[in-house]
Amino acid sequence: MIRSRAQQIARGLCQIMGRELLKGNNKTIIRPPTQTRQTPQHPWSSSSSVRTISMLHWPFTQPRDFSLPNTSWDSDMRQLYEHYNSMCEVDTEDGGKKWGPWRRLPSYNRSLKYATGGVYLSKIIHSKARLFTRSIKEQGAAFEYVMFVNKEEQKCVCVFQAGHLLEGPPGMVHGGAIATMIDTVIGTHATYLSGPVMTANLNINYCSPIPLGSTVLLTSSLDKEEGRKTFLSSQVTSTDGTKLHTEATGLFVSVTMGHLVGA
Ligand SMILES: CCCCCCCC/C=C\CCCCCCCC(=O)SCCNC(=O)CCNC(=O)[C@H](O)C(C)(C)COP(=O)(O)OP(=O)(O)OC[C@H]1O[C@@H](n2cnc3c(N)ncnc32)[C@H](O)[C@@H]1OP(=O)(O)O
Repeated sequence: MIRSRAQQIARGLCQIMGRELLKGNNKTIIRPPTQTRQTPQHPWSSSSSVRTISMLHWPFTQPRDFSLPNTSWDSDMRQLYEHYNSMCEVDTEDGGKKWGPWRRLPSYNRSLKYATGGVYLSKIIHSKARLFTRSIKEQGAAFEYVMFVNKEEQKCVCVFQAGHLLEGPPGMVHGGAIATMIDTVIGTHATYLSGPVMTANLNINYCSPIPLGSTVLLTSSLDKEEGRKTFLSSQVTSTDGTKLHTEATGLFVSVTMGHLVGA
């Protein structure tokens, strides 16, 4: 079966976001994963109905999932990771396991390339292209983060540790780096909710500086959906939630895969 580039990319995107592609009436429909399962299967596990990325036709390397703990993570980052990760899978009365309310979203430095097998995108996107937030190899130097999504509450959280390369004012995080993380978190959340989107508008209020090297919590929540438009808002707070660093709102507009890849 011959698929268009846009279809191949759509398939990859859905694998990344843990969704299934259904076909009907010549349209590609994106369906969220089934919520309840007898035994927990991670949406990206090889035993789930969605093939794992590592099972795709990428013969040379396993893509690194950047959202897993590494030695650069401080205790705040680890504790919050454990807190949300423990709510991804919960015990049942009969001693088994089932899905909890949260899902951890894996994160790769070149998601679409891996998801499509590394063949097709290399012709349309420069071979050295990397996801901005995952482009620095040194662990802990720049953007260390992990995202969790809660489908029921239409919420997303991100635990973010800002490394030394993200300095703006002395000892504080650069406002552009904060904007990048907000765009990434609410953009990923909007993609999870609405399929392929692009940022149309982002409004940010910087309320108090973020100390360089510290860990903060980003939250994203859905405000409303109007046709192609998804409105979300975000807050950046200290890990205990007592200090507000940044607040933002964003508008994301649904686009076709063709728009996204310039086809
Ligand atoms: C995002 C991809 C996700 C991939 C996920 C992979 C898996 C996860 C892996 C890794 C996650 C990383 C996640 C990163 C996320 C980062 C996202 C970005 O930074 S995106 C780059 C910056 N954004 C641009 O470059 C857009 C440039 N602008 C455009 O392309 C167009 O203007 C676009 C698509 C936004 C809209 O253009 P039209 O022609 O399709 O649609 P029209 O008719 O103009 O607008 C539709 C509706 O939206 C309103 N609208 C458009 N722009 C607006 C604005 N700025 N303010 C208010 N309303 C606006 C309009 O008034 C209209 O509303 P009415 O339907 O009439 O009610």
